[in-house]
Amino acid sequence: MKRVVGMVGWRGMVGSVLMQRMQAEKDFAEVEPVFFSTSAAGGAGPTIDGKETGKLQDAGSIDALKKMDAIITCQGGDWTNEVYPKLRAAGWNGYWIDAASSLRMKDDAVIILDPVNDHVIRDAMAKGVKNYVGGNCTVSLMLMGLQGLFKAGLVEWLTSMTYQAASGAGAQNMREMLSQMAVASGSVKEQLADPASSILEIDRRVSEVIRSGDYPTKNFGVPLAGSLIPWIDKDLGNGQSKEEWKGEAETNKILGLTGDKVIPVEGLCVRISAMRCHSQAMTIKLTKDVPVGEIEGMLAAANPWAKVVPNERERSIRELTPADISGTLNVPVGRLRKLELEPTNKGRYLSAFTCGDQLLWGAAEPLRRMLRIVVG
Ligand SMILES: NC(=O)C1=CN([C@@H]2O[C@H](COP(=O)(O)OP(=O)(O)OC[C@H]3O[C@@H](n4cnc5c(N)ncnc54)[C@H](OP(=O)(O)O)[C@@H]3O)[C@@H](O)[C@H]2O)C=CC1
Ligand SMILES: N[C@@H](CC(=O)OP(=O)(O)O)C(=O)O
Repeated sequence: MKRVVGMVGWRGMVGSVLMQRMQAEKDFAEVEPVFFSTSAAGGAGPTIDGKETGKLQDAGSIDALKKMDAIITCQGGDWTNEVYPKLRAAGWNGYWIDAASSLRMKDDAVIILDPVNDHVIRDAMAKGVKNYVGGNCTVSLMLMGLQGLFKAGLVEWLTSMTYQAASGAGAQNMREMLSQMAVASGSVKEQLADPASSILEIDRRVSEVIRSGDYPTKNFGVPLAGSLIPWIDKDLGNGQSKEEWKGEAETNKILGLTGDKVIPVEGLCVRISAMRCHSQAMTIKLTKDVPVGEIEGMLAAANPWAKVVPNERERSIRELTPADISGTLNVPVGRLRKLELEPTNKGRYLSAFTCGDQLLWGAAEPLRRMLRIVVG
């Protein structure tokens, strides 16, 4: 008999990407989906492959949720915090597959990224673990790109300096970033149409509008388009942002590394005005000197989505960018070069740059793959 799967948060941004991927991969044929809503219970559910899915159930109803064999949620952390404890307290023992970070670091939850940690997931399933949570997008994309190095035990430590897209902050923020771009370019429309106009005058006007009250900043709080935001998520009070803290905590949890096996991961997380692809520049201290050619081979062989881009100008500017990668599952990794830092550790410092769609591997894709593991 097919498993009954509750879909929650399916019409949001992450949920819509999940729905697209599940339909593309025919996942719905393997389960009996039941669609929930926090705002429109009783309304019509989506049509899947030409078939109606019936009325939307109430995502606040523990009785309705309790009937599910598994629940996939992209509804967000507030909903998870509200509903999950009540559901377990009511005796529900189904699989909980979640995009939100709320339960990620709990002892009874596994962070899912099966191309990288299938062994951790399978071990947990065998032990009866029922909670499976998608990882932070930046961490998941870093691991998809660099899996070959981790697998070979070559990472002593790494730093990741990120360039994170607007989508990581939500759909309203993506809209706001585009509105900011429109306001900035609109402020110099006439000057742009005139090739003889002064670039310094254009710059002065744009800077003025970016700093003015006319710039739409309700969601980000500050300008993003034409600027950047060097802080993502909460301030932990020790100089580190929560997004930066997740780097080491989640990487090691995904890889199942604890105690003296923990790999240090540090860095700075920055929001830039890309739409939905996060990029990161990494410095990696290798456990030993391995030639770049061998490293390229390991990275390319690690999983079908990591694509090595030769460290050449033309290939890098075309193939290692949000413009090229957006909407695809590919995770290009390039700018691979040994850094001349410490002569005593020659050959052990490697630079790398990677880019990936944060709504796919960074959010929706690990969830649907986990459902496939659950349904067998
Ligand atoms: N954004 C990201 O990059 C990532 C997000 N996540 C997690 O996923 C959660 C959801 O994120 P995200 O998808 O960006 O959130 P959204 O705001 O796009 O969607 C969340 C919910 O808002 C409700 N909603 C209200 N108005 C609308 C509307 N006009 N269109 C669509 N939905 C609407 C829907 O619930 P309903 O149908 O019940 O009304 C929907 O499920 C986050 O809170 C986070 O925990 C995880 C990884 C990455
Ligand atoms: N914090 C990420 C998006 C996100 O949702 O992360 P998390 O799943 O760890 O809360 C970003 O802003 O780009």
